[in-house]
Amino acid sequence: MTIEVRNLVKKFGSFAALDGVDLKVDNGELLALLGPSGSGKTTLLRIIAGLDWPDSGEVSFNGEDALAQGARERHVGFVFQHYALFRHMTVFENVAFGLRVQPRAVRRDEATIRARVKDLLDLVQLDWLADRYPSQLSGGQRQRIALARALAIEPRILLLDEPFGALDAKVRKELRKWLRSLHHEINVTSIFVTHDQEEALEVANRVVVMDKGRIEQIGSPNEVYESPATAFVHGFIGESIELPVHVADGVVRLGSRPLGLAVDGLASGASRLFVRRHDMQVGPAGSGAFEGAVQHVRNFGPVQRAEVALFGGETIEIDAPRDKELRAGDRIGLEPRRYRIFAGG
Ligand SMILES: Nc1ncnc2c1ncn2[C@@H]1O[C@H](COP(=O)(O)OP(=O)(O)OP(=O)(O)O)[C@@H](O)[C@H]1O
Repeated sequence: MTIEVRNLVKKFGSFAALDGVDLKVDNGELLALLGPSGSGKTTLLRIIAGLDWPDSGEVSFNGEDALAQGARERHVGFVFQHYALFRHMTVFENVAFGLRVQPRAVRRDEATIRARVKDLLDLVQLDWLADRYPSQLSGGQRQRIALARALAIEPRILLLDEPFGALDAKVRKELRKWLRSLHHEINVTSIFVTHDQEEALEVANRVVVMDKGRIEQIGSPNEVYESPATAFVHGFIGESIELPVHVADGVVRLGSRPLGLAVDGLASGASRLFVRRHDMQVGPAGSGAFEGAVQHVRNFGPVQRAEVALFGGETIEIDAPRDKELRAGDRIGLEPRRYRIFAGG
């Protein structure tokens, strides 16, 4: 099933939660909607599901107008952050629910329902929990059951809204891997909402980065990480240093200091320079585009994270390899291995 969204606008009062969104989702894709709180992710998902309606714009499934259909007719499976499983029903009955309430004409017989539920519980690898009640499950198990339940009706599209949002970091990581392999197995067109960049980049085959009701960039995880299209995407994805610079006649300055960085075709004026923390190469004082004094150093994992007060007033954090140990008070030079400059202050 393909999904196409065209020029979608949704307003709450005078506030545009979606401000002209265009999006195409290919059949069988696992797409992540990534953006800060309030960027419109949930609103977009709810409109695709048929739980909410836009003020203008189009949504089609396989070329057919989805907005003409109610939520039920769209055959969409939905998993929320807090999915309310029925507390008084066993896991088995929760998963069976959608099948039991189907209209009589299409409802399957009891043996077929039981076989299907068993298959779904196998699929989410929780068949051994069939007789338990939701209160006897962990959060991660509950979300897997919620997914089995959403899949029971054989949805044409699967929509997941922060499905792992309420779980702790370790369980989230496990479930990410699990979701990716599950999707590989069932291959149903899926969109999941997250504000966690690591989750989006690890799970999805394409990532849609949203801000303020608009799409900033759509691309593979590698594309949005390596070639951010806008200052917002650079600042949001990966850990970036952002510095206010000024471009005049092809010369980039931080305060009055010329940085010796090349700019191609960038208009003169206030601009923003972005460098990933690990792309700042440390050298002796007097070398490199920047100079500064180390303020604090924290060591964790393969890197040392150093706070550096640049001469010129800005303080930045860099991630340096641990082969040359940095100490508070060191004067160092810094040269960005890679950087991007975006026009505008
Ligand atoms: N029913 C509503 N009435 C008024 N404003 C709303 C309503 N629903 C959403 N909004 C506003 O629309 C904007 C987008 O909300 P939405 O829930 O889509 O964001 P989100 O990106 O999913 O955020 P989060 O990650 O916090 O869930 C927000 O500013 C929100 O306050």
